[in-house]
Parts: sequence; structure tokens; C-alpha cells
Amino acid sequence: MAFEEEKKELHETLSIINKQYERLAEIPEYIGDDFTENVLEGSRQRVRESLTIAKKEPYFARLDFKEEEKEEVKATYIGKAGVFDEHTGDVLITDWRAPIASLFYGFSGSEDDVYYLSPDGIVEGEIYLKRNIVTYNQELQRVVDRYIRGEQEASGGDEFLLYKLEDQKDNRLRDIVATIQGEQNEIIRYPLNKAVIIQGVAGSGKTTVALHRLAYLLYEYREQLTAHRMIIFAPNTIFLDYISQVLPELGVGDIVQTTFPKWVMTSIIDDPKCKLESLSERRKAFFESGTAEQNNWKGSLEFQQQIREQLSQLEKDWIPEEDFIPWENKKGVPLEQINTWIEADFKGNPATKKYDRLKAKLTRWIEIEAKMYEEKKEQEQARKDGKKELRRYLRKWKKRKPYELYAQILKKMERTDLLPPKDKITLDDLAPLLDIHDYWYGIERDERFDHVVIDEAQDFSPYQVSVLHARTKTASFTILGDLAQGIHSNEGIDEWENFIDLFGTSRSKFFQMTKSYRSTYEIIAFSNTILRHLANRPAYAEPVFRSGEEVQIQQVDTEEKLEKITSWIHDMKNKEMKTIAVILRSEADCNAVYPKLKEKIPELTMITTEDKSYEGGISLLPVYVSKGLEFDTVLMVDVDETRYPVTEQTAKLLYVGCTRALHHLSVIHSGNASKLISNV
Ligand SMILES: Nc1ncnc2c1ncn2[C@@H]1O[C@H](COP(=O)(O)OP(=O)(O)OP(=O)(O)O)[C@@H](O)[C@H]1O
Repeated sequence: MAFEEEKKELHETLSIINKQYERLAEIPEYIGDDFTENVLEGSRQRVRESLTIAKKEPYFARLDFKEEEKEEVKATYIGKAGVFDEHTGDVLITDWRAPIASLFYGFSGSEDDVYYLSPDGIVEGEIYLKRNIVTYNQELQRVVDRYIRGEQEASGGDEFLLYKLEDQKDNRLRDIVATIQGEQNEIIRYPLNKAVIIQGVAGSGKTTVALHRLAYLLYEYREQLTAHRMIIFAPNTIFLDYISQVLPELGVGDIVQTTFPKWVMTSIIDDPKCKLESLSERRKAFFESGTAEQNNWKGSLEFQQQIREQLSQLEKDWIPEEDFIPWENKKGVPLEQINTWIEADFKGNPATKKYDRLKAKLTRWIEIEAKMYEEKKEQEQARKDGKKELRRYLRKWKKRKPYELYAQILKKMERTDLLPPKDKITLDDLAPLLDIHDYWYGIERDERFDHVVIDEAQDFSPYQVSVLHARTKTASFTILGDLAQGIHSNEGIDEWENFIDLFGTSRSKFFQMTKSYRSTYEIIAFSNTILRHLANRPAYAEPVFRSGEEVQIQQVDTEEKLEKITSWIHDMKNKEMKTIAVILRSEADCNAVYPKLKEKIPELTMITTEDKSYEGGISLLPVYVSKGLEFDTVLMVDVDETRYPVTEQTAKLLYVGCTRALHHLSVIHSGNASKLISNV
């Protein structure tokens, strides 16, 4: 009955949507200068975009709600984009980000107090029905009731989530609007002006939630935010490619998605002679060698403080220790006066602005003083001499680029050993260089961010976050990561307090996500055992109860390894797994097996740190490259005592590799199995 009812409803809604769409498609796009016409075209364009989304999938949920003191129970259909009936003005489909839709995600069935916050205040009432609706190609596929008032447990909620999680994955992360969970909803809708810091276990949906949060913020705070002033920092180009689909699916464009090094080098260090070290070489060296822990001094706030102290000293030393006397035997501007202007009148301006303002002030002073001469000719001459002298005086203030200032600072600190060659700037130098740049040149208003997202933030240093903080209008951040996956121990942090302290507790909000949606119960239980070896272990992942096959652990002779990998891949292909990954400890290990394996499995692709995109299918990759990605099935190779000895670093690497698997995980080793997985 519910199915028939929804089929009729869908038919009627689609007929209105299709008609509206066709009508708008017939109106030619306005390309002219008329202001009113442009505003009208802008709003038509927005409606066209919403209708395009709605034509594909009009809605995915229905919520029946009765407002307190009203008789009528109203059905709200929730979709990715809101749609109005252009004739009646009625809401046909409610945007998933609208306040009432929050009830759909947040209401679990047992709350006494049911309300949502509308722009006019709190709206209380009762929920009668929560229903998921699946459509495909404008046809109704499935109707699942998650809550029916008065009935014990409709609980199609879990069933529907499982149905979604059992799906096989392709090469892109997808939106989750139909199944956002209560705790995820809370983070997505958390108010704008705080730093939201999320520690989430592998597969808890951190990246997905952060992207949905951006779409939500742009909707809820549309008056305050602009997409092009929001930025997402992700760990590498493959990952950026992997997540690139989600925001367009949610109808959001224009948000800059980049990596921190790329952004600093292209947007800030505007110096063609400055070149960044090869990050893939750096990471390869770090991961392929033994994994010595390194102290990231250049990423610390203490280092920032020292840089700042030196900068302020440099700024003082920058002012020539002399009066400005443009004309012989006449009064000039005493040094004392210049210092007062700089320290009092120009206070708060960055060094280069102070320079510009002093130049303007001295130019005006020359103009006024020149008028003291009676003769026009004398005035002219005085002006000319004055300006000449001003140029000489200003030449003493040498213009400096961030790298030169950095070199000077490190020299003063007697740490020239820390200065990288100009054509091999290291990742660790980027925060100091950015800081120096912003201190010296200042940050223009339109360069400040409205909101910053940092994914895999455990690999960011406090110094990096601190300089980004200074570039963000309010402390509006979404910072997400997992300490258990902090494999770049030489770059990042080992406790979130590092960031919380930076913003202050009143300006930040810490969330923990412990439910893991990606993997089966068996895979999560297995991966959790690896975490026992971490000294500073965050909470264990809790599975959504989705059971699959046991994790297979097998010893194979070295000579049989290739054969084993090949037969495993064939086996997985037979099971119709779409994304299949063979994960090895290092790139050198991948190189050693790739040619022979490729002969047997021609569709195999090898992914390295240098790759820019992930194409799905069958992949061979080093474990550290797999971070952030996911695959239907994973084979972890060489999980033995030599390649994975018991250290913090290898435990994290192995954990990252194993938690990439959604439905199936196999582990093979030659020689003794790593102690990280013994006694499992
Ligand atoms: N509420 C949900 N409904 C359906 N799928 C979900 C939900 N939350 C997360 N997922 C799925 O779980 C998987 C993991 O999500 P995501 O990659 O965002 O997690 P993560 O915490 O960033 O993972 P990791 O740290 O391991 O890289 C994705 O396939 C995502 O679609």
C-alpha cells in the first residue's frame, strides 16, 4: 500500500518538475548588462540547477510531522535540492539542509521532546512517519519505513543503512544524504563560528561529513559565506580526485580543494626561484626506510614564537637609524618623529604597509615644506631635491621576500643549518614562510577565508593550523582526522589538545566518532586488535552490525607469493568485487611484483604517490598511499615480522591498510606473521 501511495505521489511530483524544467529550458539564457534581467537570470539559473538535481532523484525521504496545536499531519518530502511549485508557491520538495529535515536525521524514535529550530523560533510537534524512498530513473524502487508512530519498532533504519553499506564502491566517494546518522547530523549542522575538531575512527565518515557540512554551511549561512572563500585541504592529489564528486552531487561548486603545499607555493610564495622539494620523494624516503621518529621542531608553536620575535626585531632594524634631511642646512624629519609615526600612527599595519604609509607621509611633508619657498622656481627645485633624497632614503629599506627574511631570521637565531636551499624548500618550511609572508605583507580582507576544512588533520602541525587560523575571518574550521592513522609522525600531532589549545576551549568543539560504517564487523574487529600496540590509542572502532566473511590470514612461501596474489585477484573478480586492492609495504615492493603481475592481470594499475587520479578497478599500491581511499576487497601482502615489526609507525600503517576494506580482507605473509596480528 505504501508503495502504491508513493508511486502515485512520485508520478505527480515528477510531472510538475518536468513541466517546470521544460518551461525554463525554453527561456534563452540572458547575456546582457541590464541589472534586473541579470538578477532574474541568476534566480532562473538556480531553479534550473535545483530542477536538474530533482529530475534525477526528486527525493529520498518522507517525514510526517504534526505541529503542536495544529490538526493536520503534514508530509514533507526531502531531497538534495529544494523545489517549489511555481503556480501555487507550495514547497514540493524540502532541501535536506532545511531545519525541518534535521528531524528526519536526528529523531531516533524514543525522544519525548520533538522540535526543530525554524527561522521563526522553536517548532514543537510529533513525528508520525519517517520513510526512506529509493527512486531510479524517475521510477520508484523501494520504500522503507524507519519509524511509524504507535508501532513498536519500524526499525527499517538499520535495514536501510545496511542496504546502502552493502553496495559496492566505484572510484569516487559518494554523498550520504539518505542515511546521515544522528551523530553525523549533529556535526554537519554545528554552528559556523567555532573550530569543529573531529577525532573519528577509520571509516566513520569524517571526510563525507566534512563535505556535507560545507554544503550545509553554505545553505544555512548564505548571507555570510561565499563558496570561493572556503577551502578544503586534503592530503594529496589522488585523494582530491577521489572526493571530487561529493560536492557537485550536493549541488555545491566553487570551493577550492587543494593541498597545503600546493596552495602555499602557488598562492603565497610568489617567487619562481623558490621550489618545493619532491613530496613523493620525501614520503618515499620516510616510509621506505626504517621509520625513525623525528621531532618536527619547525612545526611547533615554539618555533613560531621565535620566528615572530625575530620578525618584530627585523622590522625595527629595518628603519634607517637617521633623520630624514632632504635639504642641506634646513630642518628635516627627526628619527624620533619617524619612529613615532611608525609605532603609533601606523600601528597594526604590516611592515610593507608601514613602509608605504611612511613614503606617502614623507612625500606630503616634502610638498608642504617646499611651499615655504617664496619663488615658484625655488619650490620646484626643493620638490625635486626632496624627492631625490626620499628615494635615496627609502633605498635603505631593502625590499625583502619571505625566503630572504627566513634566511635572515635563521641567521640571527644561529640556525642556518635549518635553512633549505631555495630550490628545495621542505614541507616543514611552508608554515614559517607563510607566517613570515603574512606578518610582513599582511593579509588583505578578500584573502581571508570564511571557512577552512582540514582533512587528515593529524598530519598537520600546530604551526600550520596557527597560520591558517590567522587567515580565517572567525575561527571557522572543520578539522578532522584519526590519531590512529597518523602515519606521518614526522609531520603532525599526537594529541588533539595541540589544536584545541590553539583555538581555546570556548572557540572550539571536539567530537569523537567511533562508529565505523565502511567495513564489516569482522574487518573492524581484526583491525582493532592492531591498535592494541599504540601507546596513545584513541577509542576503538565500533561496527555497524554488518557481518561478512572472516578475515583470511595465510602463510605462503615466497616463491608462491605471485601465484597467490594472482589467484586471489581472480577469486575476487569471480565474486564480482568492483574495486580490488593489493597493498604492499613499500613502493619498492610494488615495483618488484608489478611487471610479472601485470602480465597475468592486464587490467591491473599501480598507484604511487605521484599519481593524480584513482581509476578504480584492480590496483596495486604501497600501504601509505592507500590512506583515505577504500576498496571492496583488500589483500595485505607481506605482513611479516620484517616488514611490519611492532612499532607505533608500522601498527598505524597496517591499521590504515586493513581498514581500507569494505567487504573482504585477506592477509598473507611469508616467514613469521607480524606480531601486530598474532594472537588475533
Ligand atoms: N551515514 C552513512 N551512510 C552511508 N554510508 C556512510 C555513512 N557514513 C559513512 N559512510 C560510508 O563509509 C565510508 C567511509 O567514509 P569516509 O571515507 O568519509 O570515512 P573516514 O572517516 O574519512 O575514513 P578514513 O579515515 O578511514 O579514511 C564511505 O564509503 C562512506 O560513504
